[in-house]
Amino acid sequence: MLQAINLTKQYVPGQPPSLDRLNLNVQPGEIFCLLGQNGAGKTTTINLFMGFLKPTSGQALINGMDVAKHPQETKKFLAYLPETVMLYPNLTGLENLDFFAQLAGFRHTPGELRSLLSRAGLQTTAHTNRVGTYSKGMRQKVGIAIALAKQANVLLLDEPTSGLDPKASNEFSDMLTSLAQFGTAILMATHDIFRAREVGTRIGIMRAGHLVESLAANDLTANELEAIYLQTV
Ligand SMILES: Nc1ncnc2c1ncn2[C@@H]1O[C@H](COP(=O)(O)OP(=O)(O)OP(=O)(O)O)[C@@H](O)[C@H]1O
Repeated sequence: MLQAINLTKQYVPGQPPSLDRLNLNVQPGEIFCLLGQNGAGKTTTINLFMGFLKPTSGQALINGMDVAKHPQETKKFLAYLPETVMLYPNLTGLENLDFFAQLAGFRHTPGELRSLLSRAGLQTTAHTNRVGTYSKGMRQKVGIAIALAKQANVLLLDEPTSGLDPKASNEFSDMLTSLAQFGTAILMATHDIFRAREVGTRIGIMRAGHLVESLAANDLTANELEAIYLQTV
């Protein structure tokens, strides 16, 4: 589904690469959480999968297709959730969802759009309120609904729970788990060790552009993961 093969990015010639020969594989139903200090290379990895950056060498593959060679086709399989989902504040949640789904080539009836928002966990009473009045957690839910509307089977997330309160963050994690259960492959960059342990099937720890650990989340307690993280970074 989502694969990196010796994926490398050197932004400045002569400087060490910001991502150095990354190899990873995320299968349908897996949630791979990338941990690492600021500057470790997490966002660079996501941007390479998004096709926002060209690799210096190696490949980012989505459903077996090289992102650098097929940037348009690979985007069709993808949904991306950044830390702050960009929506139109003057449009309602429903209107935003309709707009972004149509942009991706999908037309849904108002009933379908409502049901997508509800599946993403947005309360019915908020569907027709302007997004400018939404909390951050509610905007993230519209972002998830957009991913559902696009029927994306790969989801890339860059620190999606930063700034969410514990309840919103917990709801968000439940949503990711349920998406994975329906076969989505999920790659999430995060600083939240506890959530990564809760929601992830695998945890990768990055340091200075290298994936230095790749662990099965089930085998670890949160305390053990924190200890490994602190020893590693
Ligand atoms: N456009 C760029 N030009 C030059 N260097 C860059 C560029 N973007 C990122 N870098 C460098 O690449 C390295 C990795 O950055 P990246 O944003 O991928 O890290 P990160 O793990 O996502 O960090 P954070 O947790 O702060 O988001 C850093 O040293 C950063 O300064």
